[in-house]
Amino acid sequence: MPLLLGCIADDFTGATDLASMLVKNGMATVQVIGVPPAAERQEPFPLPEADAIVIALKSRTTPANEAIAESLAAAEALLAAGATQLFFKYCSTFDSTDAGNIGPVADALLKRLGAGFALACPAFPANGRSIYQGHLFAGAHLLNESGMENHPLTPMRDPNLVRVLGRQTEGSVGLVPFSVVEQGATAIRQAMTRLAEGGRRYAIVDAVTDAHLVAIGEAAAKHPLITGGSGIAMGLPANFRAQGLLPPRPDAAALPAARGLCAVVAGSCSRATLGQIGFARDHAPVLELDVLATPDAAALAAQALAWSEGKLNAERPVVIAASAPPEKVAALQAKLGRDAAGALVEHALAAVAQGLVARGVGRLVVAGGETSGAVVSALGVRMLRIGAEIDPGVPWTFAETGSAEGAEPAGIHLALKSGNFGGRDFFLKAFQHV
Ligand SMILES: Nc1ncnc2c1ncn2[C@@H]1O[C@H](COP(=O)(O)OP(=O)(O)O)[C@@H](O)[C@H]1O
Ligand SMILES: O=C(O)[C@@H](O)C(=O)COP(=O)(O)O
Repeated sequence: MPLLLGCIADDFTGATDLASMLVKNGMATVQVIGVPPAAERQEPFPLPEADAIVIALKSRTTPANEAIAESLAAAEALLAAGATQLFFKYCSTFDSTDAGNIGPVADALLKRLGAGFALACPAFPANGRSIYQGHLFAGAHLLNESGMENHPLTPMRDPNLVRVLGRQTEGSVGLVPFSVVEQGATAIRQAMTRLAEGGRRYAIVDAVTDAHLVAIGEAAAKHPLITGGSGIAMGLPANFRAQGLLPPRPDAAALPAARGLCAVVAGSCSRATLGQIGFARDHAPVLELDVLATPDAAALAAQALAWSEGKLNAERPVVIAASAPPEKVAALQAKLGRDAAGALVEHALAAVAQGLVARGVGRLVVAGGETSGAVVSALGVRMLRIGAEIDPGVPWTFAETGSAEGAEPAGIHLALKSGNFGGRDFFLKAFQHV
């Protein structure tokens, strides 16, 4: 199975979101955690066989130079494995700051590929993200009025993506507007060519419906680099199919049977996650950690694990959350600083997840991208197989931890939930799907 699409995702939930989109659209896809160490990148190549590989980085909020270095290393691994097109996946809410990392990473990837132009399209209509006249909406709200203006790490206070990306790149940014996108793939392709010839390095491409995303995907069939959310990936498998490179993959989303106790660990402070925690309170044991009262990762983890004793079971999850509304997040950040506050909570939740797995948890939902990065790294997971979707953008995945010969592979089922994704009942519903 030759590798077709090589993907680099700037966080772990974003990576499973993209992998899920590709699996749903017929590509055998594997998520790899972090860049495979250089020494391992010798023959035989350790990347798994797949139509698409998504390398999950935790590079959304790291210093731009680190994000660039990791993304380039991931690109090298994917190109060496034969990828014919690269995809840089960032958040459907364009999570970034003026320092990066979307612009700087995209600039570096374009340079590596010797290319001068890429589209940028985070639209994801199934989750309410649409772009009109370059302005990003989350549901009915402009990005800067959607709750994303209060994000603990990447507050988004400007909805105009032409401006936002423009502040992050040395190149210039144009727009392929709705009126062109409505006309379909040929018009979009021509508009992008005109922008590239006119010296634009990027085009924000408007998209409101899945049909728009499919047309944009078709228009970008020959682009060496695609950048965007998972939505824009929905049109890409058809390009490979049209070239006779992608046979039917009926078992693309098959996972081993799930075992073990159930738990949710939440570090996302998004409106959606806070709503899901509120809903879960009426249906399952929920522990909300008071981080301000105990700003100590080890002590918080010990509290949470002691609380879980006697509550863990195989039918219904326990929910352990550090998530808090904006005023509480602001109070912790005022005390510790933004990055230290985030890191403290991430360490605490990673230790909680390790403790839960040691106590027999085999099905774990993690809410939050940075939080998922911390948890998955602490669990020592290297690779995820992608299963069926629970809600748009959130599949169950399976992390193999080994197996006796001839036996079912041993491992843990993980659902890495983007902070903003999932219905209010997600923390309960997830366990009815595995
Ligand atoms: N009570 C809290 N106070 C301050 N920061 C918090 C709190 N709870 C969680 N965080 C931090 O907020 C960040 C949330 O980011 P993330 O996990 O990516 O969620 P999302 O998917 O919503 O973006 C993490 O760094 C997490 O550690
Ligand atoms: O595109 C999206 O919205 C998600 O795939 C994503 O990137 C999630 O990031 P978090 O909201 O930080 O979980």
